[in-house]
Amino acid sequence: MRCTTSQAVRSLTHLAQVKYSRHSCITTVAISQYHHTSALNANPVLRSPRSCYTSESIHARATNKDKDSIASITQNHPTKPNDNINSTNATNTDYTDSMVKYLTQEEAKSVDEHLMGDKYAFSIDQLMELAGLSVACAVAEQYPPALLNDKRVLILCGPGNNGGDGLVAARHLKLFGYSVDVYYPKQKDVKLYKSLTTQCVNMEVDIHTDLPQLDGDKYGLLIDAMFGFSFHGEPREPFKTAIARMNECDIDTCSVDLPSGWDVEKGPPTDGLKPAMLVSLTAPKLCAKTFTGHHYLGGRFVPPELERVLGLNLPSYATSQMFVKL
Ligand SMILES: NC(=O)C1=CN([C@@H]2O[C@H](COP(=O)(O)OP(=O)(O)OC[C@H]3O[C@@H](n4cnc5c(N)ncnc54)[C@H](OP(=O)(O)O)[C@@H]3O)[C@@H](O)[C@H]2O)[C@@H](O)CC1
Ligand SMILES: [K+]
Repeated sequence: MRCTTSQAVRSLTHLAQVKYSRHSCITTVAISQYHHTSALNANPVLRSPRSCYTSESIHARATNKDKDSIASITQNHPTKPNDNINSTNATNTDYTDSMVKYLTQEEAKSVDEHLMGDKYAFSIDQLMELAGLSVACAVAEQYPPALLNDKRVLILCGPGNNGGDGLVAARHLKLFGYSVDVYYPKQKDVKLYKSLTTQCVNMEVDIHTDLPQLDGDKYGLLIDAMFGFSFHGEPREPFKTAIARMNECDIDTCSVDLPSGWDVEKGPPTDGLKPAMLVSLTAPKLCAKTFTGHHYLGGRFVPPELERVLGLNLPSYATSQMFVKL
């Protein structure tokens, strides 16, 4: 495969970062610094101004109607001192995500309900399409095709909307040039999921109902779209075994919205999934506070008033990007 010098530099940087982040935080910081000072400074996406809101600027962005609810939110989520990043110098590595709101399980469900209620009037199909597209775009950023050396991507899809996001991501990744397989063992008789599955088949994505062997020579990346913010209890079969196999193999995992099997608020159980990358959707969930890998935010569809009222304090996305790195 031919690639430009800048693509090659970026791929090598990604490779080093992905490989070493699994073993050493110190190495990740060092490579992150390299990112900041060299290769990524040339990347217009990563040079884009990044908002960093103080409580004053949150109030400045609020309408009068919003201010009471925001006052209580900022009391509960104090901003860090010294958080005034010079926007002309700010890059992804400068951006501190400590101000973005991390949601409880109930808050995540409530955002969903607001978006699909009468006022904001989104349909689930629309949100899922944007969510899945943002996952595909973030994956293409962190694991460009050249990095995978022609290995395939396996997307593990659960029975709910998290699985639906995975099916959408599968279709877009195929369009981006990846070879994609989907593991979808619990297919519900729901029109939306059936349509997404048909679209995948027509896009020549292979759908499996039995878990393929997680062979590192065949697969370069696993995408975990098994459970999202409605997960509760202990993973049941066949997902329990899938999580165990994923932890046994040496293939990087990217989780969609939150790592499957993690408590939405408390984080990983013993022997929980250990993804190298996470794409939180809409706003990160509380469990993501303990996540130390490559953390992206996607699901760029929140109307400004809803963001203000819920105090989400989302970071700025670059002009046409579907994701932002936290
Ligand atoms: N606005 C947004 O942010 C948007 C969010 N979106 C996405 O939606 C996701 C939330 O989707 P969701 O509500 O459908 O639930 P999800 O987490 O996929 O799982 C439910 C399924 O899992 C099952 N299940 C549960 N526990 C289990 C267990 N222990 N072991 C086994 N099974 C278990 C449960 O079965 P049940 O318990 O009901 O029998 C049910 O079938 C969210 O995280 C994001 O990815 C976007 O698509 C659109 C915009
Ligand atoms: K997931």
